[in-house]
Amino acid sequence: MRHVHLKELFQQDPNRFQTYSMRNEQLLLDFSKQRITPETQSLLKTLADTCQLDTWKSRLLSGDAINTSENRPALHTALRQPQGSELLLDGHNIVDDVQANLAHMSDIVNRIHSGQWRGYSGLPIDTIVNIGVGGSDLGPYMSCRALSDAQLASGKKLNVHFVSSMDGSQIADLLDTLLPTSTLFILSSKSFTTIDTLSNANTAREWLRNASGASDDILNRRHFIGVSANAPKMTEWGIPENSQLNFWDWTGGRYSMWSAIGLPIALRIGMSRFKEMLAGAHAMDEHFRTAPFESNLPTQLGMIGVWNINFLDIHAHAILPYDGRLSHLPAYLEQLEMESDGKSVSRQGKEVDYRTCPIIWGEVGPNAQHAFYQLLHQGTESVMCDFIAPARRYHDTDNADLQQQHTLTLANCLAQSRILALGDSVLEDNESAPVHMRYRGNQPSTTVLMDELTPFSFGQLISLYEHKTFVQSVIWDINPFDQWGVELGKKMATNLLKPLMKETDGADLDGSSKGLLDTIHALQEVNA
Ligand SMILES: O=P(O)(O)OC[C@H]1O[C@](O)(CO)[C@@H](O)[C@@H]1O
Repeated sequence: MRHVHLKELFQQDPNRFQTYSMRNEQLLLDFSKQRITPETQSLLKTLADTCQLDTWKSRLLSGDAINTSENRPALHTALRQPQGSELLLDGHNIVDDVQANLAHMSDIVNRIHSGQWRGYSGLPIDTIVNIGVGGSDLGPYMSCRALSDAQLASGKKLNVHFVSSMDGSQIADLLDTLLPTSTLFILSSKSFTTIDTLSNANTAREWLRNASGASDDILNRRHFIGVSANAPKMTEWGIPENSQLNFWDWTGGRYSMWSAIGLPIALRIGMSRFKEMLAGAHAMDEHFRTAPFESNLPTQLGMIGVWNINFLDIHAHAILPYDGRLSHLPAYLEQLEMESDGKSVSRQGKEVDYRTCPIIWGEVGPNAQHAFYQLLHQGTESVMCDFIAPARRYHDTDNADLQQQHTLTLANCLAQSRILALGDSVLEDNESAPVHMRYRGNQPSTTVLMDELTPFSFGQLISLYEHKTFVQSVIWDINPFDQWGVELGKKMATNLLKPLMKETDGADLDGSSKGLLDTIHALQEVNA
């Protein structure tokens, strides 16, 4: 198959779309531009069976402690199970805990939306700043943008901002534009020990102190909500118990936007819309659990990815949403997939001798066309692409200009996946063109077509990628739910604080780090 061109596959079978596209609820996935045949499908099924995909799937969904390095289950699916259902963990139905947590979240959302939650001066809150990083930032950040069209029942929109980077530039710029009287900060951190988040939180509280002259007690009560799996640490920071929203250690950070970490989403679009998003994710969970291999969307997405990576030697993956509201999806999927499956040690503790997670990156498709598509079309790298687009947009408005813009966007989406697959064979006299103007094609892609972008279809979409990531981890025999590769960097940064602050001389550092340290000190002295 490495030498078979997609144009030949389409010549042999013009009905590939009928064979390789599949649908669940509001999503359709078209795999016909992947370099697969019925034989590939059957070989992939054998591979999945050999790796016991079905057993792993059941273990995931039933709450087995499959995150073995941290000895716990990964139960993000429980966060979207409907009220009245059951998932027993050590004999206890955790769906009840999830529902109680949603009720607490709902109460907070109502108090803020109704203007009952007031700042230190008595003014209602109209601005939210979520302070968090990684999984405590990317999910809510992406979702608030993706679902920005959803209006609150009141017709009002809360301003919701996100601060993540530790260097202070985001928060400093943002605070300059905000009113302390009506701003509420959500401190989101599963561990509540992440230095990036805590340093931004301290900056926020100092800003409030300086502006208000109010006591810390009043500020903590009226201007901060904590969301974490570590209640004692929230209390230690000063967050009162009834302003704390908890979640559980069985919710991985990058799988946590369905938990109270999703509070900014609920504040932005309302609790009922938030629940529609959960329902969409749950529908995909059920599809993943029950649909057969051949028509199981996350399984196919994962297995065809494995086919590209391990059998066709394609190690780059571009995420290309054709809708500006999905602009943060690539960054979200970078963490979801690369922090989950960017591993090289098997579940048995052995170095693997095959490739695992590819390099994933992306951008809003039409913008990327004016940036890195040159490489996709004519570079030396093989790249697999996911095109993601809603079929309908602006159809419920009478704005013909915007409707036309949407049509134009879809035309570009279809044009690009067509050329990437078939190259310039789509033209009549392609072979007479000079070589620098040729398009060789054969870059495989999947198109994810959403009926329209709603909380439900968006929930489905994100759950689709979560399960895809899991499927691949099973085939690669790795644990997708830990992230030990990020720990050493945190320790090393703490160690480097001392020489940077001149408390030690850094003589034990390597030559490069010592050279940079000395240069920084010299430059800082000049500035002083
Ligand atoms: O929510 P926390 O505990 O602040 O962690 C934030 C992020 O940091 C990481 O642990 C990586 O350092 C991610 O896995 C996580 O999403």
